Amino acid sequence: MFIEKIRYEITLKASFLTFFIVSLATIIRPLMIEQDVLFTYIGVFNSLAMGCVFLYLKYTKPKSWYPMLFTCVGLLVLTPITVVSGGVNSQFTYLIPTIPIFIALVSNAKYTWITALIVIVLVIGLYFSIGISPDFTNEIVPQSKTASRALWLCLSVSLSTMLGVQFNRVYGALGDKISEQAETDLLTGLKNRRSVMSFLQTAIDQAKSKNGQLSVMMIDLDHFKVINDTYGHLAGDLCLKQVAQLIQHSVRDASDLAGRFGGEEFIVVIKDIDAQRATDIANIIRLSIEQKTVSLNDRKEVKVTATIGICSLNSEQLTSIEHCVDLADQALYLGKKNGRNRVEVA
Ligand SMILES: Nc1nc2c(ncn2[C@@H]2O[C@H](COP(=O)(O)OP(=O)(O)OP(=O)(O)O)[C@@H](O)[C@H]2O)c(=O)[nH]1
Repeated sequence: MFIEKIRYEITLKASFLTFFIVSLATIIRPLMIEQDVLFTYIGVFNSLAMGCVFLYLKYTKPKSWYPMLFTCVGLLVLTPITVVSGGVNSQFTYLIPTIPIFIALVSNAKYTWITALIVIVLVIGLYFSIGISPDFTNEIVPQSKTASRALWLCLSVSLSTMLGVQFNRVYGALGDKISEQAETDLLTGLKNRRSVMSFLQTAIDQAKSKNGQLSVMMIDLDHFKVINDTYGHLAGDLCLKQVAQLIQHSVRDASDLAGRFGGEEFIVVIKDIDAQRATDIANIIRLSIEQKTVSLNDRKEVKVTATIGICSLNSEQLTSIEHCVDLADQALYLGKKNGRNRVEVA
C-alpha cells in the first residue's frame, strides 16, 4: 500500500517532467538548429501524448498497470522521432536506456525484464531499418559505426535493466519492512491498533456480503497498575509480551487477527463464529492467562488475570467498527464491574 503510493507519486512526477521536457524541446530545438518541420509535428504529438498520460494518471489514479501504460507511451513518444532522425545513430537513443530503469523504479522485476526485451527488440529493429526508414537528418554514418552503436545501446539497456532490477529488489524489501513495522506493535509484536481496525473493516464488509458472522473480543488485564507499581514497568512489559503470545496462539493465523488495542488492552477479531463459540475461545484465553506464571529476571514470579468483553454480530447487526468495539467495550466494563477475571457477552 505504502510502496504503491510512492510508485504512483514517482510515475506522476515522471510523466509531468517528460511532458515538460518534450514540450520545451519542441519549442527551443528549431531555434538552435535547422530541422525538418516533421520534427516539430512529432514534438507536438509527443507533448500532447505525455500531457494526456499525466492528466490520466492524476485524475484516475490507476493501480497496477500504469507503469506499462507509461512505457507504451514512452516508447510511442520516442520511437517515431528516433526513426526519422537516423535510427540508432539518432541523439534520441541516449534516452532509450533510461526506460527499463524507470520501470524498475515504479514497478517490479517482471515488468522491467519485459520492458528491456521490448526495448532491445526495438533497437535491433532500428538497426535493421536503416536504409528503409526515412532519415530527415541526412547524416551519412558508416555501417560499422552504426553496428557498434546498436551493440553499445543493447549493452547499456542490459546494464540499466540489471541495475534497475537489483535496486527494485532492495527497495521492495525495504518497503515491505517499513509496511510491516507500520502495522506492528513494537513491544508485543502483535498487530497494532490501526492495523486491527483496518482488518476489522474488511471483515465487516466480508461478513455483510457473505451473510456471515463476526466476533470481537476486548481483553483487558486486571489491576495491571498494581503490577507496574509493585514490580516496575519492565516487569509490566514482560507480562504484556507473554500475555500477547498466549493470545496470538489462540487465534487462527489465516483468518483471524489479534492485536494490541493500547496500554494493557488487547483486541481479537474472529470471523464466522457465534457468541457461544466466541465465549468458549475467550474462556480458553482467560484460563491460559490465569494459569500463566510470568518469571521476572530477579527470580520473582507474577500472576496476572484478564477480563474479556465479547460482541458477536450477524451481517444485519454489523454497522460499523466503532459499533463493534463499543459493544465489546461495554461487555468488558460489565466484566470489570462483576468482579474481573471473567467473560461477558454484549
Ligand atoms: N508496563 C507497561 N505498563 C503499561 C503500558 N501501557 C499501559 N500500562 C499501564 O497499565 C496500567 C493501566 O491501569 P488502569 O487503567 O488503572 O487499569 P488496571 O490497573 O489494569 O485496572 P482494571 O483495568 O480496572 O482492572 C497503568 O498503570 C499504565 O501505566 C505498557 O506499555 N507497559
